[in-house]
Amino acid sequence: MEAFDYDDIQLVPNKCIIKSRKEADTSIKFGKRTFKLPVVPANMESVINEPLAVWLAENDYYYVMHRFQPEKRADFIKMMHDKGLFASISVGIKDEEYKFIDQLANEKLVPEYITIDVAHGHSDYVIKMIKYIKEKLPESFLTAGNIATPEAVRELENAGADATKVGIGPGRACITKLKTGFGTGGWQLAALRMCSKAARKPLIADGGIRHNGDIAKSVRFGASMVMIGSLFAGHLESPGNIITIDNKTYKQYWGSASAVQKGAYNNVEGKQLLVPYRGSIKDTLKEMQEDLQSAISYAGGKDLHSIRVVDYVIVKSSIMNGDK
Ligand SMILES: NC(=O)C1=CN([C@@H]2O[C@H](COP(=O)(O)OP(=O)(O)OC[C@H]3O[C@@H](n4cnc5c(N)ncnc54)[C@H](OP(=O)(O)O)[C@@H]3O)[C@@H](O)[C@H]2O)C=CC1
Ligand SMILES: Nc1nc2c(ncn2[C@@H]2O[C@H](COP(=O)(O)O)[C@@H](O)[C@H]2O)c(=O)[nH]1
Repeated sequence: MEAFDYDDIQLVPNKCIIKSRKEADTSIKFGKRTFKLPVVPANMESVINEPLAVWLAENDYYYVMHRFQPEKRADFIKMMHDKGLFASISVGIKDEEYKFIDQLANEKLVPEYITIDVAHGHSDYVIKMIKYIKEKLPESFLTAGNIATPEAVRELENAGADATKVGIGPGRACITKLKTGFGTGGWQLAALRMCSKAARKPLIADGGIRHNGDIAKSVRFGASMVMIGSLFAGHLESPGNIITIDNKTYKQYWGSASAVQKGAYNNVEGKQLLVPYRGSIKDTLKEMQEDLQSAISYAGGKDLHSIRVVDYVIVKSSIMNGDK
């Protein structure tokens, strides 16, 4: 298996067939809905909160609310539905999560999207939760993760997952590789490629995006959606505190398995860091859309499909560290 990552690949241009990049369509159907971009802010407490979820849903962007205030999730679904917006939540796999799914089913509170969000998604306990959710809330579009292998894609899809999420350890706040020796840190794009050959349902590429061009590369290697943490954590709307050091402004970004998130030093596989302050998320999403429209034009097409079929070259063999 060839190991490569985002910085090792360049996509090869095809003849342009559009007069303006504005003609390029970046929309993606995911579940029953169509979103403006194949991009979703990570379901982390330092990346998304309720006001941002509302804004994203109102503006036709996909979002996944985090699961770190579990008692607020039912009210969150009600609030989104009261506003006529779709609800997209995260769940874990511990015993109390089964009671939560029962509560949603009993109260007929059906979120349009559910994401099973655990570190090691290729697990009997994740498969059990997939089957339980599909039995109790069959109308919810269910994503399960995170995983790293084609075998995991097949097993979670066969259990009933509607999409799977690929990426163990490539995240900016991640220290899984250093702490355990495992993961896709440094070869996330190759792992995505490997998983996409097995997938019969949509894949989300999760972690390791450092530049907007990495979104197009993820699409080329099989992603329907690209989950991004650090590039989205530095905005006005992001939950982290603003910190100023030597006249430079930053925001706090912390991993979901960091001591900061857990409030204790148990099974820590994440860290906290500062990311540059980037202004409003609206401007970043606009730039991502423009860059993806440009990528579609270089691909020689009019929509995301054209990116999926372009040639690529491996330009170097260095394996970058996702956690640098
Ligand atoms: N994408 C990635 O690379 C990673 C992401 N994360 C994020 O951190 C958050 C916390 O994740 P997680 O710790 O799974 O959530 P939970 O604390 O909800 O734990 C998941 C359950 O799986 C059990 N488990 C068994 N093996 C593992 C393992 N290797 N890692 C974690 N749990 C295991 C845990 O038991 P017990 O705790 O007793 O072992 C627990 O019951 C999530 O948001 C997750 O996405 C964390 C690490 C890597
Ligand atoms: N190993 C860990 N991975 C984590 C942790 N918290 C989040 N994550 C994963 O990172 C991505 C975001 O990656 P980025 O490169 O865009 O910053 C996120 O979606 C999770 O899958 C953690 O504590 N440890």
